[in-house]
Amino acid sequence: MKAFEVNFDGLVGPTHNYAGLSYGNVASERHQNLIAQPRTAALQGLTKMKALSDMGLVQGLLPPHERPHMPTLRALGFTGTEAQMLAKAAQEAPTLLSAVSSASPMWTANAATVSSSADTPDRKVHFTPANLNAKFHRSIEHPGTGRALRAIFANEEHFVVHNAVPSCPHFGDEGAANHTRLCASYDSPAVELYVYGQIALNAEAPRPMKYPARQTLESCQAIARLHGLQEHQVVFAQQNPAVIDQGVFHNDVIAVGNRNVLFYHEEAFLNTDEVLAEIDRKLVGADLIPVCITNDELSVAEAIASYLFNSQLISLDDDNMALIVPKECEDSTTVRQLLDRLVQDTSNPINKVVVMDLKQSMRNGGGPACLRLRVALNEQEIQAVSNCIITPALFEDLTAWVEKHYRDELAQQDLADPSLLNESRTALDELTRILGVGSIYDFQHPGMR
Ligand SMILES: N=C(N)NCCC[C@H](NC(=O)CCC(=O)O)C(=O)O
Repeated sequence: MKAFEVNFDGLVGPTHNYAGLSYGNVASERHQNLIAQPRTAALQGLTKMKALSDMGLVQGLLPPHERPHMPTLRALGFTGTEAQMLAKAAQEAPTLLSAVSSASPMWTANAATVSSSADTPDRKVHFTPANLNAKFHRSIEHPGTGRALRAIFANEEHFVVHNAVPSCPHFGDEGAANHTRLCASYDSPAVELYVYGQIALNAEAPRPMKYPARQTLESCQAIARLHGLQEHQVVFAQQNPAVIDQGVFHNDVIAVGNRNVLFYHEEAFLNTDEVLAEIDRKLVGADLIPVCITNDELSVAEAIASYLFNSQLISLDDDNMALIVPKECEDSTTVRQLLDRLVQDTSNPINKVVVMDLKQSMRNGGGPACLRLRVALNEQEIQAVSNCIITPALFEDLTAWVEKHYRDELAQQDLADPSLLNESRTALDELTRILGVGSIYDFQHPGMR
């Protein structure tokens, strides 16, 4: 049965802000305390969703999480009325308030790891929400992600949503940002490439010296087991620790794959030749097309600044692919020239470049690929998705909803404002009705606030 890659983009939440929470993510650190523009951020995200939908792709979305997350503040010992809790957190622990207010669930490449039904023994699509335990503000996402996934992929005949793997450093998991499904076509069995930053249980193994390696081999193996994958279906590859130390905090900042094409920087992996040979050996029905960018063509620093590899690589039809690149790629002459050469080179199927302005998200280290969770679905499975697929009407409704509820600007000190909490809840309550996902938020259940 014909299958498609459906991108589920994260809808940017009303509390989008710049808190500098992600050590090792240079953009997040650099833009700490900048005034954010939540409305513009959400509209930029919606514009990307609409553009892909207009290109003929099936486009989905995942709803924002409730932020500030008051149950987390309560769990951390803040008491009293909600206004008192916010005031106390702002005064005594402003970083905690920023963390529980982050709109980070927008980066749905980190929401979960997904194996398609063509890969799994029970012929169901399997999802494992990522525990994201490397950063506190992201570690509180997985329960909400699980709830949203269970609301959207509710049909148990087709979908299985697991719990996150144990939330501890040994099992650090950042989801699909470190996972690529390489295949002949979306309906054929894939080689699932899992990229890890360190082997947690082996102190002798290579690991970065400066910045954290967020993904472990142990979590990759656990997820492959949960999804029922066999040895011939998976490749576990180590990310080059040297690039993590330069700010490549996820593999999707230095490599992107689609079908049988892997577009990557020569510094991306340790033991690149072995990794490529293993993928090629395990890939059924097609040869791997590696598209390598060398250091001479583009330095790692330029790759991080432009976010070239955080592009979405999408299929336009069976033979043609497009790169959806962030606007920052246009600002670099080197990257522009590289892209020109890439689309003219007939040895790879990439022959179109689409530029998207995602500056609001980019300033937190989130490019086009960070904003989407890829789910390969066949026609029957697409029919079974309960909601959250972009149509022209839903796009209009969501645009109007953002215009109505989002603030133009948000600074760190605004996070303590009780009216921001109320505005966010009003907005999200209405959103659950627009999307038809049911009451997925804690605040919608009396007693769970
Ligand atoms: N590469 C992918 N797939 N995702 C990008 C995630 C960016 C996110 N930034 C942040 O969480 C910054 C939030 C702040 O500083 O306010 C992170 O570091 O986890």
